[in-house]
Amino acid sequence: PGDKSSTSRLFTCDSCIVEDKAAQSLLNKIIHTSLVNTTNQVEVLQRDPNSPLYSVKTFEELRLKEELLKGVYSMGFNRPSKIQENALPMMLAEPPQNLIAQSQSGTGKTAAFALAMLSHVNPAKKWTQCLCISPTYELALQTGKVIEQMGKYYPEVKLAYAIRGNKLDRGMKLQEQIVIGTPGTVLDWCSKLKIIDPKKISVFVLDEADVMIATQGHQDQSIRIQRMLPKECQMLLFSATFEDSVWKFAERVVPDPNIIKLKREEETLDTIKQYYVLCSDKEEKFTALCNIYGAITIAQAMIFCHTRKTAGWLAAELTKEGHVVALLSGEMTVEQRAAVIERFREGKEKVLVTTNVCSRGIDVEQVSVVINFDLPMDKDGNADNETYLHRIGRTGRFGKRGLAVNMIDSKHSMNILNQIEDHFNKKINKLDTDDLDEIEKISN
Ligand SMILES: Nc1ncnc2c1ncn2[C@@H]1O[C@H](COP(=O)(O)OP(=O)(O)OP(=O)(O)O)[C@@H](O)[C@H]1O
Repeated sequence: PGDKSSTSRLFTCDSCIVEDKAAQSLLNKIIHTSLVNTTNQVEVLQRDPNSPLYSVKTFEELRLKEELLKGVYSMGFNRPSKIQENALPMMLAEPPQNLIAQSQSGTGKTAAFALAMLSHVNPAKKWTQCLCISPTYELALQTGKVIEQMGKYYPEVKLAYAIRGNKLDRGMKLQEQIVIGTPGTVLDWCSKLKIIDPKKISVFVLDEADVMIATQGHQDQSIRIQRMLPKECQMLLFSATFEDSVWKFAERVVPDPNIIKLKREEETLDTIKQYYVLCSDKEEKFTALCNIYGAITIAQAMIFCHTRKTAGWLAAELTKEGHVVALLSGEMTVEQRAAVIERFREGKEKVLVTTNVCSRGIDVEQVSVVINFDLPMDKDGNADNETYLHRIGRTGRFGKRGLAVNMIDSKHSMNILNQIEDHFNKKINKLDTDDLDEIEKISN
């Protein structure tokens, strides 16, 4: 029953859409087919500050089993990612060290602990030695896939999934050395059904800790599992974000940890030209948008709308005008959304119309223009500055100059715009979209 919330769809409540954190996380996993770029430095906090700080630049230095090194290279990995440089030596050290690691999605965490689990397993022993818990069924499957790929040349090591629907009889002993699953089922297998002997676990991984604690009941189940493990069991915890609540949870689950953090790339408005356009309704906003498209060349644009209805309408209008439009909408499954984002990334569509909930947490870096067809606001109707920065901040990354246009159609939206100006202490200039010459100027 604890897995009910683990569906990858979205829930609709009145006019708002409550996004499942797990769905976002899954979406990020699916669309990150390669490492995310980062120029930030890894922060390392060692439990024992006197022991030397190892970091590796190659996989060879880790003295992995031949079978695993082959597996790593077969996945196209040439060298460890930033976080792996530090995390892998700690995870593979003798005696084993505990680790709490935080870095955004796509930086190589899953690959790191998959490798650690595979390295620690003794294939001659036919019982479960490594246990990994994930917040949802889908996330567990996704992680399992990575372990399977990496262990491709190491077929003696077997993997089992402790997820709903996978029914096993009480008292039977699991022979698979690695088990990955959701907290409820894993807890059942360890306690009620006694399929796994928790005392024989030597590596425990808790993945997506931030998503985990957002789900009712998962936190307690995770702690109950952890309490059954032997003291010398290696404990590893991973999270994409690190709020206080995650931190408190991590400290309960991982005793004496080493800590590794990799900050997100800063988002900035410094390299972005920001404008606003005055309109009276959504039809006028659409006309203004067409005028902008008529005056300047736009490689790729993202257009944000407040509701699903507006997004659908706008996508249809743009299509009528001959644009090739991609639409991200709330009723789509994670897989459908991943496919839309992938197509947009490949440049198959030049315009992406989306509501905010659908696009949160997604990095599409090649966008040159962002249009706020509706301004971002919180549930009280105030400016949502963080979302504004996240929408716009992506256009000016990696040395490119971005362009952002805000559509204003009421006193309220003007008010939000003013709040945003105040918050970032940057003036947003007015643009007259009836004046083609003026629009042309902004693209220079
Ligand atoms: N050392 C590496 N070299 C090249 N690619 C890598 C390396 N490590 C991981 N990758 C690839 O980068 C992508 C992201 O890695 P991974 O899934 O491990 O990151 P993550 O931090 O766990 O993110 P998420 O939580 O979203 O899964 C994957 O496609 C993975 O195959």
